[in-house]
Amino acid sequence: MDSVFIEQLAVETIIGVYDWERTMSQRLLLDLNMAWDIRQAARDDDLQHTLDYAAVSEHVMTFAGEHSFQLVETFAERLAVELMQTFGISWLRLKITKPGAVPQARGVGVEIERGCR
Ligand SMILES: Nc1nc2c(c(=O)[nH]1)N=C([C@H](O)[C@@H](O)CO)CN2
Repeated sequence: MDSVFIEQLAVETIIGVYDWERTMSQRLLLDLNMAWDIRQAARDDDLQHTLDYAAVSEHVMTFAGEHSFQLVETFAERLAVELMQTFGISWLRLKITKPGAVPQARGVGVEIERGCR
């Protein structure tokens, strides 16, 4: 299976369950792996036939700025649905890291897989 990926995309969003987290934005890091057959794009050397990682990145940053969830689980689930519907992605793996949430850890968060390969 071919895929298009985005690593460590930094987004700013209001996220968290505690009162202080509802008043400020925090940084999340996203790793995305999205199934996409790249053969036609490679054959034609044409962006039209592939999944534009720049367009997906823009969409994710806009999504983060427009939503304010409590849980990273909700962020992940809602974003996965949004990306699959908007870009016609059949399968994706999405990891959301919230750096600094647990000071003793480099990162904490969730990783989900949705759809069929
Ligand atoms: N599984 C989760 N655990 C926790 C979350 C979360 O979103 N998912 N969130 C918090 C707090 O918001 C925390 O990040 C503040 O430091 C705690 N646990």
